Amino acid sequence: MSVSDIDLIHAWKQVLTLSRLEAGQTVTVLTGADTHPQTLRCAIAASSEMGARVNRLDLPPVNAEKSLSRDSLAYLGTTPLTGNPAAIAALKASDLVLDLMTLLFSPEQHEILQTGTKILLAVEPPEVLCRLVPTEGDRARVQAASKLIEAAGQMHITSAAGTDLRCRLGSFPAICEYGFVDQPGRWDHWPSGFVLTWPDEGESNGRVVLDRGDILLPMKDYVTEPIELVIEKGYVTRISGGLQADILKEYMASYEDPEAYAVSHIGWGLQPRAHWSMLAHYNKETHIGMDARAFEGNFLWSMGPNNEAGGSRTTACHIDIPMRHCSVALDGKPTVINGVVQDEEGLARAAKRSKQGKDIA
Ligand SMILES: O=c1ccc(O)c[nH]1
Repeated sequence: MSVSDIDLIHAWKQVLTLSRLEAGQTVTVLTGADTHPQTLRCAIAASSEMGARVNRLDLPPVNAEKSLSRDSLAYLGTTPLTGNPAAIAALKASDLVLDLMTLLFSPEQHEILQTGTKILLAVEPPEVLCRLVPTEGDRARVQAASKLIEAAGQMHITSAAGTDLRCRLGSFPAICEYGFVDQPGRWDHWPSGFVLTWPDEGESNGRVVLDRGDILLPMKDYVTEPIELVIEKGYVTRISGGLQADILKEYMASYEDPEAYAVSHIGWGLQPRAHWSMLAHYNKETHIGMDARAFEGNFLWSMGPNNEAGGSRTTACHIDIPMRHCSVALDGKPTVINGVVQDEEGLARAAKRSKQGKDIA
């Protein structure tokens, strides 16, 4: 279902205002072969109306012939910026880059951010961008959660299905994703609404049991039968289950990279306007699954790179796994219990749902 240019321009103006765009600043819209034309048209209209000097930098696609997926978050690392000093220079000279192409997890992205340039990724379909337009409330909620992570030495994740994973924390910062870039040098992703960090290298141990309804990305599949992953010293050492486990194993093996099995970011979803059920309604190739990453109360963990947090692992294989019905504790203090975020908003929503009998088990 489409949204009007007016609605998308208003959404862009909300995001750009929250991102503190000022008249006279330089905005460079980074585009590629898969950029959505309406997202591009409305990004330029909104930035121009706010008085920015708007450029567009269109880069040729790379990696497609290497990837088994058309999802722009599946095959990471090299981007059209790799070995492209002219393009990098243009982005470093910009105050704000609107990434409609996907630079995520690229070494060049860090180089550009370090100059103070802000980068906002926005590649979901226009109607998803409008439905999940960020708010200051999203920022406040995610930042509050990040403070809990910053103060903790261990994250312990459990579930009735059998997950029992302990991750030592401390080497890496908490990363807030709330959908706009309000500080120089900040990267964010619209849409989002979750908090994450990386465990200390080699310090994740235990097992994760994916249960019916947990999600595999970039496959965009709901798990239908349990998949068990054993994690030892920061790496997944065994994956067992049914057909979906075989598909996951074969896909990861195709990268021929042992680093693909490293535990990457861990955290939880805080976006009540994102929905677990969304993947059931969309063709896999029309979105990148941000509803799955952001839905309130998920436990989102991943395998693969850690360069996003300042680590040195830039493996091209990136698997994101949002899970339902998990409990997340920081130094023994629960932040999520059985998929319910233990902050004021989360508890109020859970109480309302159960009172209305909406909380169908
Ligand atoms: O916004 C994102 C998207 C993918 C990911 O793995 C982390 N954050």
